[in-house]
Amino acid sequence: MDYNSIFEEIKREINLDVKHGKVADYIPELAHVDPNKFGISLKCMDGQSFSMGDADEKFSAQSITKVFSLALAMNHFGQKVWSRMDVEPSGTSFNSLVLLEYEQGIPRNPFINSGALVIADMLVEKLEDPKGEFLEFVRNMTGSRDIDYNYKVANSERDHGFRNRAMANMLKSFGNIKGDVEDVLDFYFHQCSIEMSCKQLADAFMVFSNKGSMLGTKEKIITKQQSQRINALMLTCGFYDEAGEFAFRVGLPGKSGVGGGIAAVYPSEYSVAVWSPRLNKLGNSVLGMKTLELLTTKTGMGIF
Ligand SMILES: NC(=O)CC[C@H](N)C(=O)O
Repeated sequence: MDYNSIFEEIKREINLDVKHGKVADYIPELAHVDPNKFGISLKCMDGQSFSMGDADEKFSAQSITKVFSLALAMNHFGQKVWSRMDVEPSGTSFNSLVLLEYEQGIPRNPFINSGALVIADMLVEKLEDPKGEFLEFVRNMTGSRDIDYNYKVANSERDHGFRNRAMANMLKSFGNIKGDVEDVLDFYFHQCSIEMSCKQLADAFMVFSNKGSMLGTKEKIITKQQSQRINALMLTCGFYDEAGEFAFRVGLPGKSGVGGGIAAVYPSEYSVAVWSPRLNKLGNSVLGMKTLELLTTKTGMGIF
């Protein structure tokens, strides 16, 4: 497949001047990004990579990192993860508090903030050096050491993370956070602040396309079954209350973040990441979704 010419066609069609959507500013440090950035990178099972635009520029991965923290937790806890959260779409925004009280502190899934906070609690309790080990895990599955936390973003989120703090305290009140609330939040804010490029995200997500193993070294990061389950969760819960829309228009398991990135996989075919910082009202990248919709439409290949 000639992805380079498909990318060129997509670029012509989406009209990069489109100004729909708005850069996330509820975390003040994220508001500094140039809204016109646009990049895409796709990696195939034969190791070939195709990129366009700002594909090598790092940006705030934000909620895309929830896939990595879930993978690490599944590694350490296996099935036990599911005794503390569910695997159902939430139909509410990523930071909604409403369901959490109704459902007695059991988050709907690991890809909304409440679920990711419970995962963070598990990792903080289990790991000797949670932030260090998490960063190593992400670097390892990407095959690159050039990945770091952005401390300014983490601090900005800590200083303005009123809703996440409320959520963590509610989880604690229901007994679904075991550790210290501030330690859990500190891990979570750092996790979200990791910066990666589209190229690096496509490299990392290849693990979910390749049944849990790295392409080149064949190192097993998670089991095949865990990888299948993570893909199922990305398809049903990866875009909060827009998961249906993404499955309908794009038809791939994927995960978005408020930094404007989306990473997605076509199991056993490719992994892809796109970045455009302007978000729709539900917190997903407007052009990112459009680009992936055009990609699956133009290639005519779909998992369904
Ligand atoms: N959807 C997202 O990317 C949200 C992540 C962000 N760090 C938050 O907790 O609000």
